[in-house]
Amino acid sequence: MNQEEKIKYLLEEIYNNSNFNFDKSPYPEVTLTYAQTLDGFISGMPNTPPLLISGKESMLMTHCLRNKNDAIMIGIGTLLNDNPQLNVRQLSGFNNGGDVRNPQPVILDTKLRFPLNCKLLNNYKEYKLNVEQKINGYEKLTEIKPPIIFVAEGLYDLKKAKILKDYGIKINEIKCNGSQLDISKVLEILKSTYNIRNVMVEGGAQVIRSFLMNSQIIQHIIITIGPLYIGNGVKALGFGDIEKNSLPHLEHVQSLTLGQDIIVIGKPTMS
Ligand SMILES: NC(=O)C1=CN([C@@H]2O[C@H](COP(=O)(O)OP(=O)(O)OC[C@H]3O[C@@H](n4cnc5c(N)ncnc54)[C@H](O)[C@@H]3O)[C@@H](O)[C@H]2O)C=CC1
Ligand SMILES: Nc1nc(O)c(N)c(N[C@@H]2O[C@H](COP(=O)(O)O)[C@@H](O)[C@H]2O)n1
Repeated sequence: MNQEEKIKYLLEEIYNNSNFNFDKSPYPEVTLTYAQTLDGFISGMPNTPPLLISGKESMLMTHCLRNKNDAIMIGIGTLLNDNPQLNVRQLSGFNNGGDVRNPQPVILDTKLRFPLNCKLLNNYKEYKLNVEQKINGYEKLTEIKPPIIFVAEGLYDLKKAKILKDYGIKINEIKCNGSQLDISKVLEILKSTYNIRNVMVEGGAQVIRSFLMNSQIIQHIIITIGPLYIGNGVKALGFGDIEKNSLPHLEHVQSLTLGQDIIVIGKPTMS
């Protein structure tokens, strides 16, 4: 087996041994996953270039996870800072008709700050154009799905929403008290409206924090620890204290090394 096949096999085992019951749950199966440094940071200081923490082997694992999940969720902070693609371009079948798929991007974007020139939208437009105009080789392209965005009722620009909807982006309004959307509601809509069976949550810090503080909705936590210190930056759980009792610990823990990185896998529990 090559490295990609080995990682796919490992993930298969994790998901097959999960006792998650999709039919009984109001939510999709949730995997929280991110990469951190030895000193617990997921990136440099805000508004600095994206920080590569994962080595090539663990990045391949991230792309295998993306391939395994119907959807990938990030907060708008990550989109604005990193301008990510959230695709599976490191997998061998990508854009050559192989048996891989890109996940459905899902963005938590309270005030609809989604930039009209971001890679997620540009890649989708380019894919759609290729398919509609049957441009040479279009049959082999791995499908790109338009992002699903969650916004807060009354807090976003309706004209911008219209522009995005015209591109095929789905915008979902949720009632919201502060700046944070209710993630239970978001997950419920992903399951009931979009038939999303499983979702990986990639971050950033505020989103990781929200999920960990509601850890009963998470089935799997997969953390990559890269062998570097950076001294200062954005902590995995963001800024500000959190009451220890509101955070889970892990059970059924496994760890392994991929290249130079350590991967920690477990199921969160509050008991
Ligand atoms: N190393 C890694 O694996 C990853 C690192 N990152 C890093 O994380 C940083 C961005 O993190 P943050 O600034 O914390 O932004 P974020 O990506 O967590 O987005 C936060 C924003 O999402 C919106 N939001 C709506 N509902 C929310 C909810 N229920 N919970 C949390 N946010 C909600 C709010 O507008 C909030 O300001 C970037 O520097 C990026 O590079 C991001 C993903 C993975
Ligand atoms: N697994 C992982 N390792 C790192 O070192 C990272 N910095 C990240 N970041 C996440 O990946 C997104 C970038 O995705 P694309 O390469 O553009 O597809 C970034 O926005 C973070 O969500 N992940």
